[in-house]
Amino acid sequence: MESWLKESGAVGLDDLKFANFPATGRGLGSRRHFKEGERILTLPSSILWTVEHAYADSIIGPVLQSMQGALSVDDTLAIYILFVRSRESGYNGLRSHVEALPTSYSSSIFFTDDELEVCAGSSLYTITKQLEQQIQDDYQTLVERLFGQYLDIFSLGKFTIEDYKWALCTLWSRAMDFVQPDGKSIRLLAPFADMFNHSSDVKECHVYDTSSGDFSILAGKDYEAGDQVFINYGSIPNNRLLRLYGFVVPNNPNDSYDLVLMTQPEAPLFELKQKLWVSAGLDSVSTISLSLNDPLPKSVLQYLHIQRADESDLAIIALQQIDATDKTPSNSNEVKVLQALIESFCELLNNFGTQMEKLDEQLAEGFYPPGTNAWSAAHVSLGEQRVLRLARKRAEDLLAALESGNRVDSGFSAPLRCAHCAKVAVQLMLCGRCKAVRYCGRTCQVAHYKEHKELCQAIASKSGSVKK
Ligand SMILES: C[S@@+](CC[C@H](N)C(=O)[O-])C[C@H]1O[C@@H](n2cnc3c(N)ncnc32)[C@H](O)[C@@H]1O
Repeated sequence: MESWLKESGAVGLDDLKFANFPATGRGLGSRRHFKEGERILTLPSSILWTVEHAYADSIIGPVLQSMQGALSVDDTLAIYILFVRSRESGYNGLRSHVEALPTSYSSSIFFTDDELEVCAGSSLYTITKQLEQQIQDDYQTLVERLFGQYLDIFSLGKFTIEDYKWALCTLWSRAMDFVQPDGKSIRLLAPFADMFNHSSDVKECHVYDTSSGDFSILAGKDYEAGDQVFINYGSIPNNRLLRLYGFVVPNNPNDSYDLVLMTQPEAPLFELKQKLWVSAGLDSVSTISLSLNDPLPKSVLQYLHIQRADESDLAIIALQQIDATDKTPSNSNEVKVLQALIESFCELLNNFGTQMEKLDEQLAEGFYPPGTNAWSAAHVSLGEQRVLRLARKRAEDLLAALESGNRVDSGFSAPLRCAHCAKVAVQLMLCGRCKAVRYCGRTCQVAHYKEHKELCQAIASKSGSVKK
C-alpha cells in the first residue's frame, strides 16, 4: 500500500510506522519529533474512496449511475469497497488498502444476544436491534436492485449480507465527513490515514482541502519518536462509539442517552402541535440527546409542553414562541409535564437489565473481562443510566421549585423576531387579527399569511378577538 501511495504523490509516510499498542491495538507511531500543528501526512485526492470516484469507475460507475433513485452514500461506498475486494485483477492500489483492513469488527451489530443483553434497556440496545433489521432490509433491496441484476459484476458469494455488514462497519469506523464551501458534505475513506487511533487528548487535526481535494493530517499535539500518533474522532458517547467503532472509553465524559419523543397523528390538536414543534426546531418524532453536561435539554420540556397542551395552553405557547412575552404555560401543564417526565425516567431506568450499582460492582470484580464485548456493553449501560438519573434529578428539582412557588426557566423565552424572516428587531408590527405574531413589515406579513392562517384563527378565536 505504501509504495502505491508514494507513487500517487502521498507525502509523510516515511515519518510514520505501523505498530501494535497495548491500549488501542494496531495504530501508527511517529519516527521523529512532530510539533503540534505540523503537517505530518498528505494524501492526494486520487487515492481517496469517495462517491465521486465510485461513479467515475469504468465498470461499476455506469451501473451506479443507471440506478433509479440514487443509493445512499454509505451503500455506494460499501458496494465500491466490496467490488474492489472481489476483483481478481486491476485496482492494485485500492486492493492493497482493502487487504490491510481488519477482517472483523466489534460494532454492537456483531454482538451475540448474551453480550447485547448486558446493556438491555439502553438506547444502544434498541438502536442496535433496529439497525440489524434495517441492514437486512437494505441488503434485500440491494440484492433485488443490484446484486441480482448484474451477476457479471457482483460475483456470487462475494456480496453476502456478512460482506455488506463488514463493508458498512469499515465505513462507520474509518470514513470521515467534511462540509464543503457549497454546504454539501463529502464522506471519504483515506487509505493509511484510516490507521490512526482516537484520543480525546489531541486537538482536531484532520483536514480536507476543498480546492485540491487532498486530505491531510496535522499533529494534534507534540510527539516524540516512538509515540503513538492519534487523531481526535470527536466528542462521542460510548453508545455511539460502540455502535460505530466497536470500542468504549470507560467513564466517558461525553456519555449520553438518546431520548425518543413521539406523538401519534391521532392525538388531539395534532396539526397545531406539529406546527409549534416545527417552529421550535422539533418534530412530532424527535430524538433528543441527554448528556452528562446537559441531562435535561430545554427542547425536551418544550416538546412535552406542546404535547400535553390543551387549546388554551397551545395559544399561550404560540404567543411565547413568536413574541417572547413572558407568559408561562399554565401551571397545570408544567406540573403535568414534569410529573410525566419523572415517571418516564423511572420507567426507562427500571427497564435496564442490570442496575448501575450492580454493574459498578461487577466491573470492579472483573466479572466482565476488560476489552470484551460484554465489558463494553456494561460501560454503555452505566453511562446511559448515569445520564438518565441526572435527568430525573433535574426534573425533580424543577418540579420541587415549581411546587414551592419558585419558577425556574424551563426554556420558553425567545427574543422578539419576525414570524416570517425571523429577523430580530425592536420595532415589529403585530398581526391585527390574532395579536400574537409579529412582522418586520407588510411584505413579510403577506408572505406568511398562508402558513399563519390556521394558527391565527385558533389564537384569535381563543382570545375572543375575532369570531370564526
Ligand atoms: C480508524 S481505525 C484505526 C486503525 C485500527 N486500529 C486498525 O487496526 O485498523 C478505527 C478503529 O481503531 C480502534 N480504535 C481507535 N481508537 C481506539 C481507542 N482509543 N481505543 C481502542 N480502540 C481504538 C477501533 O477498533 C476503531 O474502530
